[in-house]
Amino acid sequence: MSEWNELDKGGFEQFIWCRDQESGLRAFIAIHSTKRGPALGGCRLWPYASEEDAVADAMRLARSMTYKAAAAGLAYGGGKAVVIGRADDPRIEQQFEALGRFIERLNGIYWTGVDVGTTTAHMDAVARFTRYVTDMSGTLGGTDDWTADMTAYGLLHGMKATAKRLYGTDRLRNLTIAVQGLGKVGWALCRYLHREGARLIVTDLSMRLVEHAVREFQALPIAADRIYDAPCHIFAPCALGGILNLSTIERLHCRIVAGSANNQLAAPQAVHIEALKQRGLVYAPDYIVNAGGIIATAAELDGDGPRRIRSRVKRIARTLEDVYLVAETEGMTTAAAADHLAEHALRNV
Ligand SMILES: NC(=O)c1ccc[n+]([C@@H]2O[C@H](COP(=O)([O-])OP(=O)(O)OC[C@H]3O[C@@H](n4cnc5c(N)ncnc54)[C@H](O)[C@@H]3O)[C@@H](O)[C@H]2O)c1
Repeated sequence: MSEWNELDKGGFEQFIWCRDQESGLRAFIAIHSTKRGPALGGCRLWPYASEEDAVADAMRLARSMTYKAAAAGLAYGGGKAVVIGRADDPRIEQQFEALGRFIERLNGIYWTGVDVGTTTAHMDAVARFTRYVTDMSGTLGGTDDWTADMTAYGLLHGMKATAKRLYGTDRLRNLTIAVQGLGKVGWALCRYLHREGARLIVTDLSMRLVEHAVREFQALPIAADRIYDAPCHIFAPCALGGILNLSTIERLHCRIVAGSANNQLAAPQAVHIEALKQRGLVYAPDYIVNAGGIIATAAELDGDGPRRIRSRVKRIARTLEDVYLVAETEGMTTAAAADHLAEHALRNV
């Protein structure tokens, strides 16, 4: 089975198939690395078309959590849980309770939390059977949009560091920033950018969100399929992954790409990284600039409060400066430089 080759080649430590007949739970937990500490990574709830799709997603996500945590200097590794199912399943609560029992058996080498499709209520169910869970009711991570807000805050500081490198100042006032996606992160980012005096161009599949952003931030709306053509200083992909391909890269009219979406580069990544470089665009690697959420989660687990968490998230700017420096001195792309820093952190625990 090709997935087993991937597990072997990708250096995974454990891969667990969680099946509970009573509740109907079908889930996988991928633990990519615990070298720097317990594996952190939320739980995705998705109606995967097949178990193979769920396995592939769990692997891809767990591996990128390892890199994200390592590059951010966290004493945590990377893992991910994926549940095959739907939020409206009448047995969903029991399924998450069963997942909690599986996680408890891992004895703290994997901590779960909220991800796409899951909510604080799901984590409350998990927490009935294990303490290795974040984002439950009563925690910061379980507070409305806190994690997304921290992701946006980190992205803001990543943008500032990149602007400083390119324009000599980290002020974003009067820069034009095109934001793709006005969900939890995109919205919080617009709020921060508006306060900074940046000019916004926005798009989303929801017209309601676009109209709201026009009113709230005096943003310029643009159709979802035209965002790549928008003349701007920074393009911020905050919707889906895989949106940077040869045709979209060709259309970009920006100097910087910095957004929250995971895995922004379509496969094969190396081709698209090279295309960005050829076009003279500065690419802020996604897992460096969107690490605010995991930094906030790790900081909360370490016992930090909101002020200290914000200052830890802000350090994304320094990590990004390191990435740019390595890229320049070693003649690498910024994506390769990010991998280099993460792999160095993984080797030198
Ligand atoms: N929430 C976090 O803390 C966090 C952390 C790291 C990375 N991310 C990544 O950032 C991205 C956004 O996360 P989120 O939590 O804001 O998600 P979300 O689901 O709240 O918002 C996504 C938004 O994108 C819009 N959208 C989807 N396809 C679009 C398209 N083609 N054009 C324009 N808009 C489109 C949706 O309508 C939605 O409003 C995701 O890729 C996510 O994986 C999120």
